[in-house]
Amino acid sequence: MLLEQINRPEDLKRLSMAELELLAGEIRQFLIEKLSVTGGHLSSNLGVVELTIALHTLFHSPYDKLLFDVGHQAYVHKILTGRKDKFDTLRKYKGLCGFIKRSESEHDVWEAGHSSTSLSAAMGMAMARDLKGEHNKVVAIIGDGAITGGMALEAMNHIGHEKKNIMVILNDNEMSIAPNVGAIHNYLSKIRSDRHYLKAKEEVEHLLKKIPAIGGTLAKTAEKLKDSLKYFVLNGVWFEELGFTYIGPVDGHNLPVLLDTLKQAEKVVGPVLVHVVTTKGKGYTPAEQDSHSWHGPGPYKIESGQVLKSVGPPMYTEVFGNTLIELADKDSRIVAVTPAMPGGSGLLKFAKQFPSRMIDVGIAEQHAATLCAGLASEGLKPVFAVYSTFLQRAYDQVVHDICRPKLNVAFAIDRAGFVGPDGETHQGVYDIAFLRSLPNMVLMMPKDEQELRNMMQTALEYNDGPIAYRYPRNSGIGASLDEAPRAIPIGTWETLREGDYAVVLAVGPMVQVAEDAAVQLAKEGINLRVVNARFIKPLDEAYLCQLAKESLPIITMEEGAIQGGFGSAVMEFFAANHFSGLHVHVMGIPDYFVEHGTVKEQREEVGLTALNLIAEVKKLVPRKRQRA
Ligand SMILES: Cc1ncc(C[n+]2csc(CCOP(=O)(O)OP(=O)(O)O)c2C)c(N)n1
Ligand SMILES: CC(=O)[C@@H](O)[C@H](O)COP(=O)(O)O
Ligand SMILES: [Mg+2]
Repeated sequence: MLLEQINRPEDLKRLSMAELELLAGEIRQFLIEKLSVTGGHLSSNLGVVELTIALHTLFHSPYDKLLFDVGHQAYVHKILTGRKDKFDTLRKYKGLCGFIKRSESEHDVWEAGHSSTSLSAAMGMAMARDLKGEHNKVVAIIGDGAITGGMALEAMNHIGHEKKNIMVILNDNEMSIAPNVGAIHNYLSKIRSDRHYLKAKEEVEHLLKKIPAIGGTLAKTAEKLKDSLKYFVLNGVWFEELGFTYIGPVDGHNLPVLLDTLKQAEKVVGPVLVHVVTTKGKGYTPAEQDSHSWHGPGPYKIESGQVLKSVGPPMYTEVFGNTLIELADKDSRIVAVTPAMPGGSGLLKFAKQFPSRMIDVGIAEQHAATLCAGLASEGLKPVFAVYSTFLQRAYDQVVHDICRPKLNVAFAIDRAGFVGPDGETHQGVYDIAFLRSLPNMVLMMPKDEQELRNMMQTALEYNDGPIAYRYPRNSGIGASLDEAPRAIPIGTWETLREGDYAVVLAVGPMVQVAEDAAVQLAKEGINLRVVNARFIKPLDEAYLCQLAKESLPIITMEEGAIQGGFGSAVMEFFAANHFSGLHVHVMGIPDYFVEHGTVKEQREEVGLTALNLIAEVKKLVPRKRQRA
């Protein structure tokens, strides 16, 4: 096995072309086998095997900087940079990260997880290199999905203007997670499909070379001719006009061609964009045939291509998708907006049923948010379906374009709380803090699936500005979904279990954790009151005033950052209303980034468990006795 001999990129430089090609096959096999056990971003990685080999063969990492956009397609890079033996731990607790991570390897010069950042970072590194008088290469590898993100376009605008020596590898597989969308996608498709352009380009370039270099009018005419011909026959005119030398499209699975092309590109002075065409899922038939479903599968059976699914209640995402159809059926004002996550957000069925009311804007969270504002300003009821972590991108738009003008946009915030194997870049644990500080915002989280449906109805009936419901990545508790959705009065909590020992104000899935703890405590004669704090904003102020009078010890529990979170809101309320002497203990996520693992492991790490709640309640014993 060649792969066994590869422990660092230098090892590649000794291999012949035939051996490099053999190695590509071995790496594919390795990925298919390892990911069948761990799960992970299979399709994207199968698509970049030759490309990554070519990059590491030609460049000198980490001296030369290879920046992988998003980083979900960097498994081959990890294999080639000494981490192949850790693949059994991929995306597992304390194991190999599913994205690039600076602390993991000196070859991971850039960190990501969110898309479209690599070009800005590459520009920063190139500027630093030039300021320091160094000569390393800076190479950003970005997909056709990620390049449509606003940040990437902003960076191209800057790079093309500054004419820095940066190489951009555009890995074009025609796919985002779902099929890619948008005008840039259409433009790339045109370049790809007009293969005859390639031939024409060669012929015209040959012809142009024959025009003698003479002065005067004829020379000017020849230059003009070159320019105008460019528009008709050259690929990538748009990139050229932005200041990049465009090379491509090249077959990203043909190693000799790839290496040749990269060598040419290396010689270009100024920014160069190499357009590489690849097949997502290359080499594994099920993934090639349906790279959307195979973007990030869980464990699977290699032979049958069957992804192993755990049985249990439906995911919150599915409940959301089905309920939205139910609501949209009755209310034609509802439109769904997704920034490139139609599948992940549970909107595929909705898209089929209401194609004209389903808007996929590509990776463009900021645009999506303001688009919703525009739709709402014209009386529609947009539902912005977005993962908590990606909503971070659109903060200014939420503040400036939605909250300030008080527009009726509903936010369906999926993946709220811990997300498991994607880890720290994807945890949905900041939205409580960054949304509850915004005037006009209403923020809810359901304790179970039926309550999610009720919150969706609440949002639909609400006409006083933005309203958000956040829900976890995984399944709910299996609540019955037979009831029609019904609105909940804004700012009201519900007491689920009476108790006079202490009260826990729990948010979302923490309600169930609190219930479990209460059941255990009851066996020891400790009566813990459990309150479903379903509105994070506005708080149930009347209930908090009553609590303050009762003077019970209070524990708040949320799967979100403690700083600025729900517990902080409760304490702010007591402080602002001069309720002093209360015992409030806040349970949430401390001030650090929680890494990948299972949600259970992540909760255990930060103490968001029934056991820990029981321990906290028991610590209250002396306090209670003191009061008595
Ligand atoms: C800001 C942001 N929005 C959405 C995502 C979710 N996401 C991860 S990969 C991906 C598709 C990227 O497509 P592309 O860059 O073409 O890479 P490919 O998977 O095709 O290799 C999306 C939408 C993300 N990581 N970051
Ligand atoms: C890389 C990326 O951002 C997505 O592929 C993400 O991993 C999807 O997460 P879900 O599996 O939760 O949809
Ligand atoms: Mg792609």
